[in-house]
Amino acid sequence: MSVSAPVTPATKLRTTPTPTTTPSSSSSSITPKEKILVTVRLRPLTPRELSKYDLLAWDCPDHNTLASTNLNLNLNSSYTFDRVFPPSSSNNNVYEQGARDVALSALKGINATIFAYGQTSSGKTYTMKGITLNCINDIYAHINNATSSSFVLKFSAIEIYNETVLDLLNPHSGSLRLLDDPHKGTLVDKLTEEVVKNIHHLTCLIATCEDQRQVGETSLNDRSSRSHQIIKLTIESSFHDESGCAKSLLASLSLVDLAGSERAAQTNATARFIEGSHINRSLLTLTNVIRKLSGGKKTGHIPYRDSKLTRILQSSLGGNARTAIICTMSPALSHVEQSRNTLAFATSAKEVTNTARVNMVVADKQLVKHLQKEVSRLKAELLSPEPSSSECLKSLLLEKEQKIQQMEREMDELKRERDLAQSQLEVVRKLQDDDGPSRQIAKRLSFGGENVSVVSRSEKKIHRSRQSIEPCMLRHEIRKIEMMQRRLGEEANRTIEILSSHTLGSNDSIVRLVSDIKSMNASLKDDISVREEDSSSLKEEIARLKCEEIASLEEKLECVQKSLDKLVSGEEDSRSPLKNKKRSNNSGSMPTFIRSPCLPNVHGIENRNPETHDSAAAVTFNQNQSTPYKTADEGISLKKNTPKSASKQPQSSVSVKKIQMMFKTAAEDNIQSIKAYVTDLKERVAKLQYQKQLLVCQVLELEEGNDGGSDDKTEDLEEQSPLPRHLVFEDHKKQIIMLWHLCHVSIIHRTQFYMLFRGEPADDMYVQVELRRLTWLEQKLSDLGNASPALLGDEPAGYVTSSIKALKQEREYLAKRVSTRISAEEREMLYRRWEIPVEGGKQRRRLQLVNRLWTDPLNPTHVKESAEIVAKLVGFCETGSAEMFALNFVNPSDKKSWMGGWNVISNLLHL
Ligand SMILES: Nc1ncnc2c1ncn2[C@@H]1O[C@H](COP(=O)(O)OP(=O)(O)OP(=O)(O)O)[C@@H](O)[C@H]1O
Repeated sequence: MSVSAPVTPATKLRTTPTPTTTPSSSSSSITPKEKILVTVRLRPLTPRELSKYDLLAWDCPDHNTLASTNLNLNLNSSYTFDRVFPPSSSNNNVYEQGARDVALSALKGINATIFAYGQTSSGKTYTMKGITLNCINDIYAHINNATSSSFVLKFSAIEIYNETVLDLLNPHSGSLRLLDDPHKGTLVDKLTEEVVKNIHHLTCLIATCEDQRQVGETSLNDRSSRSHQIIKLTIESSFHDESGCAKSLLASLSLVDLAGSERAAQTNATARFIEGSHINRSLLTLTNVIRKLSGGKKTGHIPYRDSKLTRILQSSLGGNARTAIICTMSPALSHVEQSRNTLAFATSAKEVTNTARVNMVVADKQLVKHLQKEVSRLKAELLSPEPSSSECLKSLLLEKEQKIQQMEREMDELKRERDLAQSQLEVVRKLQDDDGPSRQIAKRLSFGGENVSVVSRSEKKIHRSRQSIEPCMLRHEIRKIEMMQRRLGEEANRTIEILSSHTLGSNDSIVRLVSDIKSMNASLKDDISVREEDSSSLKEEIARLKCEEIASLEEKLECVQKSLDKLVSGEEDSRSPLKNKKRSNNSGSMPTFIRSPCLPNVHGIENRNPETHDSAAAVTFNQNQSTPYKTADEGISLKKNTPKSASKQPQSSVSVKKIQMMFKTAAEDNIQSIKAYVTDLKERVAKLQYQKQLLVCQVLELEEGNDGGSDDKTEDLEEQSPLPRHLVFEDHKKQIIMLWHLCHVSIIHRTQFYMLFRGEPADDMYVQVELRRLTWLEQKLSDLGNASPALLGDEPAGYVTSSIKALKQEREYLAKRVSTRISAEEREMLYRRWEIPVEGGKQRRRLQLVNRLWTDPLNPTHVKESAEIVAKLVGFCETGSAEMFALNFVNPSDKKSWMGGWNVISNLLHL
C-alpha cells in the first residue's frame, strides 16, 4: 500500500480555500495563505547540565519573546515567535498554544503537520510525545462529539534512518522507495497503513513505532533519536451537507519528530558519527528549504529533493498543509551556539507561507444521487405553476408541450396512412387472387421517378396500391421506354446522316453506318407498330422485355462508335507506314473520310483513297474561307470533285501545310464532338436498360408470388437503417460487390457500375435495381442449389457454368489488352504490386494479373484497384466519367455474363 505523507490524492479531491477556524468554531472564514506557526520551547536544564553548573542563557520576558540573558554575547539578544514556551511549560500547554489549532485542522479536511526541530537532547521527542498524546485525545474527543459525521482513521509511521525509509509498523519491510505522483505528491511505496479501531489501538500503534525507532546513546542524550520519525494519521470524515448530499473530508495529520543536529564531538561512537552526519545533512537541507521558502520564493528551485526528509515533508513546507514547528532549545549557556542556529531556523520558518485547502471528496454515487435530486427539483420547479418559475422556463415548457402535440398529430397521421395502406393492400391481394399475376405486376410498377429510395415505406405502399391495377398501366410504362429508345435511335440516325452529308458519300463506312442506323430505326419502328397493335397479355409483354431491343440499340450505337473509333485510329495509323500497311491488308478500304480532306500524308507513304488527300483542293478552299471549322466542311465538299491526279501536287508549300493542319484540327474537333454525342446517347440507353431491369425484376418477384420477399428485403435495408444515405449507399455497395462475386458477374460490368455510381441521389435507383437483381439472382441460385437435383435438372449448374465460362472469356479478352492499354513501365509496377511472378512469359503474366482482379470482394482497396485496372483496359478512364455509361467497352461476348446471365434466370422462371 502506498501512503503519501500529508498529501491527499488530488484525483479524488475537491478543494476549497482553507478555513482558519478550529473544528469547534462554527464560522468558516477563509485564508488562502497562512504562515507556518512557529513556537519555541525551552526545556529545563537536564540533570547532566545541572551537574556541570551550566548557566541559563535565555529568558522569556513574554509569551512571544525570547531574550538572551548573557549580555556579553554581543549578539542579537531578542527573538519573537508565535509563542515562546519557558522551561516551566507543560506539554499540554505547548499543545494548546503551539499545535492544537493546526493539528485539529485534519478533522476539517486540511492536511496538518507538526514537527519539532532542535539540537540533540533539546526535548524534541519529549515535546512530540506530549503533542501526539494530546492530539489523539483531542481527535477522539471531537469524533465522539461529532454525531453527524462518521470518521475513519488510518495510521502509518516511518523513520528515515541514514537516508533510508523504514516502515515502523513492519520492521521487516526493509528500505522503502519514495515515489513521485503528479497528483498525490511523494508516496512511500508499500507502506503499511492500519485502520485505527479506537484510541487504545492508536496508542498501541504509536507505542509499537516508538519501540521500533532507532535510538542510541550520545554524550548528550542516553536515548537519542537517531532517525527522523513521521507518524501519519489519515482522517476521513463523512457527513451530509445542508442539501443532504454526502460528502467526505480527507486529510492527514503528520507528527514529525526530527533527529537532533549535533556536533561530531557530541557523538560517542563511529556509528553515532555516521548517523549524525546523515542527520545533519538532512537537517541542513531542511534549513535550506525553509530559508529559500522564507524568502518568498516558491517558483525558484527549492531543494526538496536533496533529502528524503524534505521530499516527504514537501507539501508541509510551502504546500497544501497547515504546519506548526516547535523549536526546542536547551536553555544552557553551553549550548547557546546551537540554540542560536535553532533560532535562526525558527526565524526563517516564520516567513514560510503555506496554501492549505479543504480536501473534500464527493463519492461518485453520491454525486450522481445529488445531481438526480437536483434535476428532480428543477423539473418540479419547471412544472410548478408558481409565479416564482421564470418566464424562460415556462416558455420552454410550452414549446415542449407543443412539440409533443405535434408529434402526436404526426403519429395519428401515420397510423391513418398505415391503416389506409393496409386496407388497400388487402384489396390488391384480393384482386391478385381473383385476376392472377398480371394485376400483381401492375401493382409493382414504381419507377416513375429516379428517387425511388427516398420514398418512405408507407408512401410506397400507398403509391403502389394506387397504381392502376390494369395491365394497360404496365404497357403504358413500357411504351414510354420504347418512345425514348426510338427517339434516341432517331437522334443517332440524324447524327450519322449529318456526318455522312459532310463527308465523301462514296465511302463504304458511311454507307455501312447509315444502313446500320436505318435498319436500327426501321426495326424499332416495326417493333413499335407491332406493339401498338399488340394487345397481348401482360406476361408476353414482359417476356418481350428481355433486353433484346435495348441490346440491339446498344449494339447499333456501338457500331457507330466503332466506326468513329476506326476513323480516328485510321487517322493516327496513317502516320505510321507500318500500321498503314497492316491496315491496308486487314481492313481493305477502312474509312479515312474524316481525315482525308484535312490531313496530308507527310510521310509520302500512304494507303489511301487518292480522292481524300488532295492538297490542291485544300488550297482552293483556303482562298475562300476564313475559319478552320468552315474550312473543314467546305474542304470535304470540295474534295468530292477533286481529281485523283491532284494528289500529286507538290507538298512542300508552307501555306498548304498550314491549311492542312487547320483542317486536321477542325476535323478532329468534329469527330470528338460526334463521339461525345454518341456517348450521351449511350448513357441514356443504359439508363433505360436499368429501368427495364427494375421492371423485369419486379415482375419476376410477382410471378413467383413472392410478395414481400426480396422487395421487402430491399426496403428493409433502407428503412430499418436510420443511417445517413451515404452510409446506406456504402452498405449497399458492399452487398453488391459481394453478390457480384457470388453470382460470377462480368468484371467489366462490375467496373462500370463501381466507377459510375458513387452515391449521388440520382444513383439510388440504379443501386436499388442492381441490389435487387443480384439479391434475387443469388437467392435463386441458392434455392436451386439446395433443391433436389432430380427436380432441377442441370439448370443451376448450367447457369453457373455459363457465367464462369463467360467470365473466363472476359478475363482472356482483357488480358490481351494489357500490353496495348498499359505501358511497359506501368505493367511492371502492377506485376510487382499484384505479386505476379516473373516466370511464365509475358502472356501468362498478363492473364495472371487479370485473373487476380475482382477476386477479393471484402477488400475495398483490392476492389478499387481492380476497377481502376479494368477501366484502363477497356479504355473508359481516358474519356471521363460520362463515358463510363457507354457500353462500348464491353466486349459483345462479355455482355452475356450479366445481361445474358439475367436472361438465363428469366428463362428459368419461364418468362
Ligand atoms: N520540557 C521538558 N521537561 C522536562 N524534561 C525534558 C523536557 N524536554 C526534554 N526533557 C528531557 O530531556 C532529555 C532529552 O530530551 P529528548 O530525548 O526529548 O531530546 P531530543 O531532542 O529528542 O534528543 P535527540 O535529538 O537526541 O533525540 C530527556 O531525558 C527528556 O526527558
